[in-house]
Amino acid sequence: MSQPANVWIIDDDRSIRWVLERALTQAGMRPRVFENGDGVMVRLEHEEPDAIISDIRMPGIDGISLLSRIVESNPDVPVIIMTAHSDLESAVTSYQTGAFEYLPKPFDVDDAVGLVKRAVAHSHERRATSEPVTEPAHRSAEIIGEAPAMQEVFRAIGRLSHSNITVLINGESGTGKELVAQALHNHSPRANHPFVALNMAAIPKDLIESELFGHEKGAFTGAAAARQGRFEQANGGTLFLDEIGDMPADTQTRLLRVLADGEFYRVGGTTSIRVDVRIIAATHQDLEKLVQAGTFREDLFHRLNVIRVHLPKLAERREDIPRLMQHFLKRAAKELAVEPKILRPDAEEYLTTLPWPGNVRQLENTCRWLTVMASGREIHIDDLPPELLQQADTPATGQTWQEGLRNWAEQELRRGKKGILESAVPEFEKIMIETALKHTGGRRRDASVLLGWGRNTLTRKINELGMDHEEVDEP
Ligand SMILES: Nc1ncnc2c1ncn2[C@@H]1O[C@H](COP(=O)(O)OP(=O)(O)OP(=O)(O)O)[C@@H](O)[C@H]1O
Repeated sequence: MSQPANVWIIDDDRSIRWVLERALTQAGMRPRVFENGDGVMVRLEHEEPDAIISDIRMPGIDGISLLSRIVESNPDVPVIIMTAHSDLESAVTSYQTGAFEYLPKPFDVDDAVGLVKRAVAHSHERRATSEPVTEPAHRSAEIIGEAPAMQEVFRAIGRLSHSNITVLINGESGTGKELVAQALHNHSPRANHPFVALNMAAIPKDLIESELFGHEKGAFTGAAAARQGRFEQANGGTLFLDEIGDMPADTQTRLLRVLADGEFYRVGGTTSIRVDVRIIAATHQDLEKLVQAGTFREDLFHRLNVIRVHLPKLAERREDIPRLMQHFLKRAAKELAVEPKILRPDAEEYLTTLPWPGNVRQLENTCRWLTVMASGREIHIDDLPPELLQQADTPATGQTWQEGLRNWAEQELRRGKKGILESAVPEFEKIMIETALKHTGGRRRDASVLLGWGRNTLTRKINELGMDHEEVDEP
């Protein structure tokens, strides 16, 4: 019979300790709780648990310092790091310091228990291999994301931080694909080498090959001097190929060969050039579909599609909108050397409900616009750019009326309106009546049939709703 697993819980928050202790006991484990990390190191000299789950911010020794000491002294003990302050830095630092997993709070208790079970199961393997590699964390441009889908992205960046593996990033335009590619690079073993980005959609097709592979002097008209391509520039580092779905077919063939052989020729060149480059590719398109349609090489697709990271649309992570806006308002103010604007709660709530088809980039541009255009220090709903205000009234084309209505209701509620049926129902009836009357040339009797009401009901409604309508037909 195997012994119940010993799991240590370290958190200064009593309720978290209590919840976890109870859940782990129910799951057949033997938990021990600590209010802070200080006692843990002493106890570790006498006893080794099967897993540890620790908070990151607590009085005394913090979770990351504790983690790095445990990794030193007891490398076989898997440590799960929990934190209420879920940001990329703590996720990456946790992984880089050697955490088994990273658990952002608030978490689902079942998920936490599942994770602890995995850690316990894993500790045997870890005992056999022992592989603590610690590297300093690198700072990168801040990526904001508390939404669960973004936590997945951070997790991926953390997990991949020791590797040079090819990554394919999927996501609509403006969702932050380049930012994530840069973060993958900054947190990789190649961080001290160049990160070079090239957008396939942004350069003329006939120049793509020379951009990628460089050219020799006189290789084509206009090639006055020899030039290094992006592959050479990225040597030792990372090459980010954005909008890879737009890559022309013959360039795809060439790229595939370079990825297979690690060497290539400049355009017009005869000497082969060897490079060591990590590829991160991105696209807003469905590459599988392009493969089916025959416009993207299947073998290249498989070479790129090793690890996939999906960036959700902004509308799928609305909870991040307020923090993103604060971030961009601050940044825009700095760029323009003015005081940062402050969003009033109603404006913030309104902006949070909008569809944002241009994703984070559109949000960023809006914050720039507001920094320049809003008259006061505080931003009110009336200060918003007109095209954003209209979105509330005119649903985007392609929307059903139910969707339009849903958005409207959502926006009214976010604006703090109460009793919204009181204005919606009469509005609904008015539209139905007006349309039916238009259809019958103003004849009420016929309109009432179209609507499915009695003639008298229609008359009563027209009066109640205060509609301006002349009787056309005979009573
Ligand atoms: N989560 C985020 N936190 C902070 N800034 C972000 C975030 N996501 C995107 N941005 C910012 O939004 C802008 C657009 O991001 P980025 O260029 O990475 O998008 P993209 O998906 O590569 O777009 P495209 O496909 O159109 O090139 C950039 O200024 C970027 O810094």
